[in-house]
Amino acid sequence: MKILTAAQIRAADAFTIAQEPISSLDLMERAANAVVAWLTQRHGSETPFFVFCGPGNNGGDGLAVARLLHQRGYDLHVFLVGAGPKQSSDFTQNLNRLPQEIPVTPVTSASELPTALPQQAVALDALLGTGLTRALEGPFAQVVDYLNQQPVPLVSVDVPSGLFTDAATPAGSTVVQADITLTFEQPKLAFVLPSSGPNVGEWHVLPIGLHPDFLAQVTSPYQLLVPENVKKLLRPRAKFSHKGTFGHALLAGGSYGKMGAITMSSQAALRAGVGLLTVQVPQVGYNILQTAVPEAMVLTDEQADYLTQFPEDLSRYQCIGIGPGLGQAEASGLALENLFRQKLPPLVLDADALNLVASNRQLRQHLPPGSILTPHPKEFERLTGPATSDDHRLQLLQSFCAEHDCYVVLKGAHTCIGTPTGDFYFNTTGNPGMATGGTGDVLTGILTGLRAQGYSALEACQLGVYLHGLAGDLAAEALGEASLVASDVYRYLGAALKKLSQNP
Ligand SMILES: NC(=O)C1=CN([C@@H]2O[C@H](COP(=O)(O)OP(=O)(O)OC[C@H]3O[C@@H](n4cnc5c(N)ncnc54)[C@H](O)[C@@H]3O)[C@@H](O)[C@H]2O)[C@@H](O)CC1
Ligand SMILES: Nc1ncnc2c1ncn2[C@@H]1O[C@H](COP(=O)(O)OP(=O)(O)O)[C@@H](O)[C@H]1O
Ligand SMILES: [K+]
Repeated sequence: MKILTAAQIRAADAFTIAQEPISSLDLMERAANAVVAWLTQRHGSETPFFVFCGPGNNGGDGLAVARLLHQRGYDLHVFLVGAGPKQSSDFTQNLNRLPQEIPVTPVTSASELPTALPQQAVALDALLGTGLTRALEGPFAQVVDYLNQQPVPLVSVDVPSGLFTDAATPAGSTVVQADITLTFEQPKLAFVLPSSGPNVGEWHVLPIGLHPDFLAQVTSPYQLLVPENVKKLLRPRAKFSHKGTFGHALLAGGSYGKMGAITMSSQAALRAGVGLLTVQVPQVGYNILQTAVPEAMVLTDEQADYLTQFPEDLSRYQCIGIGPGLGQAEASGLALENLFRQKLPPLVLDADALNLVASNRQLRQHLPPGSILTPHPKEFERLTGPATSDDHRLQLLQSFCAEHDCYVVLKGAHTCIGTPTGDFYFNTTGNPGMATGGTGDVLTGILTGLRAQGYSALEACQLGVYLHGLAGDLAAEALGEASLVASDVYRYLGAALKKLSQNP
């Protein structure tokens, strides 16, 4: 699903109005109906709604929602902020359509607002949407501060007011802290970035029938990984297939005290469906691997406690995953240098393999093209230097992927896959239960297992990242977030694969 800029959304509006054709007022009515359908499913008519409307089309949406809720028997109170000569014509028309019985209070300062909203109420934020041009101040900022302190659910229409959707919101700005955001047609970039995402709360995309031709032809470097698209990548296993059909993966890593990481990667590669798995570990890992992962073959290093070599014949492997539990011994770095000089199958690099690359210019310069790197933000900054903002981090991601011709899986709440062609794919699965040691190692195993099966680098990243999060979601559903541990993620990988393949 494409993520569009505010300007592209305006263009989509205009295209739909001209081509469908539909009046902008009717399009607003469609948007309002979508919001009302969502709200009335969640809240019965005993819930009073307090609707806060600005002077533009976002405020117009709020007024239309108020009228439609009133028609369905809800109690309403409308507050107007900033209405006046600059109000949009659809706002004015919806204000004129508002039934007399709905109380309307113009607000010029917070002192005109009720001391507190009743606890059973819901507040609707329709102050400003994608038309925001500057940070909030004056009555807008006062009303938003007020709303953020109310003990009631706060639902934002389209975007939390005060949040810039496709540029950085200036630090320290007043922004609505929404519990729920009901956004129209397409998600906005600010929803998936770490500095602005927390303001959005739980978000839902409500289709409002913007013209499919426009949505099909508009281009955006930003996309969301959604099940409909990811599902198409899954390859069914043919009846007459055999283990050779599904590739042979090599995982390399582990060191004294860190054998769990490579063990969990191994389990995950197997659960991702790889045909054969070999694991290269220091001697200290031999018994551990053979016991914990009997399905895997094990090769041991000359060294007892850390890796200093890779297998000589690499031609039998369709993918090599390196890094989980590796440690940063100098000899491990030298082994990587040697490895990078050879003709290699596709690579997945994680954890200390990335730290070694970050601290060694030789390694960075000879990074094999087409590799997949899976840093968390700290590891990423070791590779690129510090990021000063979310926007800057995305710029760094784009230039790093282009310069090294590689795929970077930048991990986080909405993990972002960067590609050599400058595209970004944001994940939609996963949960805070996954913020626990070892879940990244599981991801490395999944990516290695998929890549070895013949999925392209981009397909493996999209499928792997999505499935990893989905497995975490299924595990959290069964066990709760706090108790979720990394091994639960690979235990639920089969259920995730099944769920994705059955997705209608
Ligand atoms: N395709 C869509 O997505 C649709 C969008 N609609 C709504 O239209 C909204 C966009 O409407 P508009 O373009 O009218 O924009 P807004 O309603 O976001 O606000 C624009 C108005 O606020 C003023 N303004 C901007 N920043 C301000 C600030 N910091 N303080 C005070 N005033 C400020 C502007 O000068 C302008 O008058 C969307 O967010 C959505 O809610 C719907 O009505 C229908 C369809
Ligand atoms: N709040 C969250 N929401 C969704 N996914 C998360 C969240 N926190 C962490 N994750 C996921 O968990 C994994 C953590 O990886 P990483 O930081 O490398 O952990 P480790 O090094 O312990 O294996 C990543 O895939 C990340 O996307
Ligand atoms: K809003």
